[in-house]
Amino acid sequence: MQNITILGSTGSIGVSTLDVLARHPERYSVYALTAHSRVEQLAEQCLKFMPKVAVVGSAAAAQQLSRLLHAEAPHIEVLYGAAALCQVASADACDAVMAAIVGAAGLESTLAAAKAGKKVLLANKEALVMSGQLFIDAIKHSGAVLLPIDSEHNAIFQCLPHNYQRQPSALGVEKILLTASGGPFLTRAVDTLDTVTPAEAVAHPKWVMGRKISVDSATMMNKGLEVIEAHWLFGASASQIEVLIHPQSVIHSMVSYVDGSVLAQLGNPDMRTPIAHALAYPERIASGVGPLDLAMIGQLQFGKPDLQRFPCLKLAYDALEAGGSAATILNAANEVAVQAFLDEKIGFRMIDQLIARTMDSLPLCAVTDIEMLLEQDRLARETVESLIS
Ligand SMILES: NC(=O)C1=CN([C@@H]2O[C@H](COP(=O)(O)OP(=O)(O)OC[C@H]3O[C@@H](n4cnc5c(N)ncnc54)[C@H](OP(=O)(O)O)[C@@H]3O)[C@@H](O)[C@H]2O)C=CC1
Ligand SMILES: CC(=O)[C@@H](O)[C@H](O)COP(=O)(O)O
Ligand SMILES: [Mn+2]
Repeated sequence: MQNITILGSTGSIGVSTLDVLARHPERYSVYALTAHSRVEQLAEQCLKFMPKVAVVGSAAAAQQLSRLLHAEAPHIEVLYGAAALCQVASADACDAVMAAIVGAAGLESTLAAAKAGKKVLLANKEALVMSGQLFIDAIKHSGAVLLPIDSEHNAIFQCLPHNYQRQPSALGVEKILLTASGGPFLTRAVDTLDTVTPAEAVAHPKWVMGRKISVDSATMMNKGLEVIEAHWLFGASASQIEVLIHPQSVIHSMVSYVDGSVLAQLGNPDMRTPIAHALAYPERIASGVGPLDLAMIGQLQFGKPDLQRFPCLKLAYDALEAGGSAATILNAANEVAVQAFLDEKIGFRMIDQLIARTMDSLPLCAVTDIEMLLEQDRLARETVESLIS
């Protein structure tokens, strides 16, 4: 029996994870569930999965949750705040942590799981993008197992040799082909992009996801973050990671080998597949996702990304090449800009412009510890805020 903590259980990944866990009660029990402010949803999850601990964002939310659990589940310990997230991510009683908080808010607890040597199921790509080598070092030092949940990275993981050790050329790996749907604006006239609404931007053609990652897909910053994520997960350089537009989102990514072979992982676009894969790895368990009907799909298309249409993708490649604090700044600037767009304070095209201006205005530095990292994150957020107001 594996005891699982789900950081961000009320989100899109959290809900899909619980769906998979519910199919295998003999294998998994839930140690802790966490949410930020969706207390009623968390209470429902608690009553169904009976975790030992539940964590929310504030004292008021904790009081509300305790009230909701009082009659049927008074034994569930209710905690709140950042320290409590770290506590449930690193507790001795927990074997595996699904890191599914969105954005930099998930860094500390995901890192706590890494430092505590847990099996870390990484959905929260921003945590890895912003902390890079520090995160990889934490995994190495503790002996934690890091398994990618992001559909592309899970696909790449499945296509790499089983004894792969973050060195592409050592085992004949030539290139990673990272597929991208192109999002909702793949073919929309570029000169109309500044008038798109948040509702249009979050309407992803293939995946049902949280609002932040959906906007990232629309700007293709999601793919940019995934290029950086692939760099850290698989030790590949920028030139070894090629983004390929594939609007059907059936091939979740590919690995190209020196002998000309290209291995791909395919499946219906449903996150329960990579979640089930990582949960059970190296075994296989049912995920609830139906079989792929390729005859019905008929055609798979591919193309090169247009960097004029999607400048965020280029900004991310530039940040990866620049190294140091660049990816931390890129990620923080993007988070603030995306939230401003969702709050209707800025237009869609301002997202890439704000990130570019922030990257231009902050000097890069080496990031050698978490305090420096958080300072770079803070500076970038402050800079974007000042550019918006
Ligand atoms: N959705 C998907 O299909 C995929 C997602 N990912 C990545 O997984 C992560 C989660 O994405 P997704 O599930 O879509 O996001 P959602 O917005 O759907 O869910 C986010 C979760 O994080 C919690 N949360 C939000 N802010 C905070 C905070 N400040 N402190 C603590 N918890 C917080 C939310 O709680 P509450 O509900 O209370 O607000 C919620 O449980 C992201 O990093 C995303 O890039 C990667 C690949 C695919
Ligand atoms: C499901 C998943 O992993 C998302 O990151 C997805 O890849 C978004 O699709 P695009 O960014 O390719 O539009
Ligand atoms: Mn992805």
